[in-house]
Amino acid sequence: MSGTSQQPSLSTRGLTIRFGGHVAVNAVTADFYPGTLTVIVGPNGAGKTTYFNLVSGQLAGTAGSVFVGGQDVTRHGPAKRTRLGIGRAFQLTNLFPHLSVLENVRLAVQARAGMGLNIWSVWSSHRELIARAEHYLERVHLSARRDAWVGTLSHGDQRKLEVAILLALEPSIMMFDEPTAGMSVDEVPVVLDLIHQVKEERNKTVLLVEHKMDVVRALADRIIVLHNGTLVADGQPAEVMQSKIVQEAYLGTPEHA
Ligand SMILES: Nc1ncnc2c1ncn2[C@@H]1O[C@H](COP(=O)(O)OP(=O)(O)OP(=O)(O)O)[C@@H](O)[C@H]1O
Repeated sequence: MSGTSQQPSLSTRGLTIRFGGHVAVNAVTADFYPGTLTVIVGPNGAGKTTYFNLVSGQLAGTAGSVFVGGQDVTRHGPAKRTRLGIGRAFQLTNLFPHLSVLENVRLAVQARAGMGLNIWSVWSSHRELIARAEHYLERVHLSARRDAWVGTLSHGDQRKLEVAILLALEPSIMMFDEPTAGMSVDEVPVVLDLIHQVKEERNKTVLLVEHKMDVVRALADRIIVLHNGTLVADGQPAEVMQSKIVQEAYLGTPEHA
């Protein structure tokens, strides 16, 4: 884990949500730091995606708080949290199906340019926006599909496009929810390599929900385990994977090993 003397870029305090009588996320307190990739694991229904929804603002909690860079964002919606640096991939609904692949990324580049890079947005020409969009498409190996309508892309290519859009928005906090789910075997390494590159840059706070243990082992600087909505383990991968509670709750089962 990155040095704890740093200020966390993201924190949750007692974050809780109830759906009727069911507590899906139960008083989760955690700090996340730049340069650290944290994988959130747990059995199906443990609350991982719901926790992501609470952090990104898609859901409002029943109790608790979310802080970005020390600022309380609990009452902010997703758009404002995005402006403060939270970026989340794999909300496929964010894609524009009737625009080309390149246009989708270009819009993200343009949105980023309007988010504080004022000088850049004044002098940048359409051509420069396109050049940046092309750069992100190259990073996800989608250049060959640049002129295709998004609606015609395979599921795997749509997910790669989501990563390109996330990169183009340049968030300081990047959230990936099972980024390779539904991808064909040959598509998986492209996305994993990219997440690895982002991690190697050591300046982003990365949160990843992942079921595949080989991916967890390859990428995690830190692992958080949720079980029935509760944080039951949090620490360095070797330590967390060895812990009894994790072995019993999740990692030790042949299905996930
Ligand atoms: N909008 C909702 N209304 C009611 N219950 C919900 C809602 N969203 C999630 N839940 C419940 O909250 C619990 C946590 O769900 P969540 O999807 O966060 O789990 P998860 O850990 O992401 O699971 P998986 O690994 O299967 O994706 C589940 O019991 C789920 O049924």
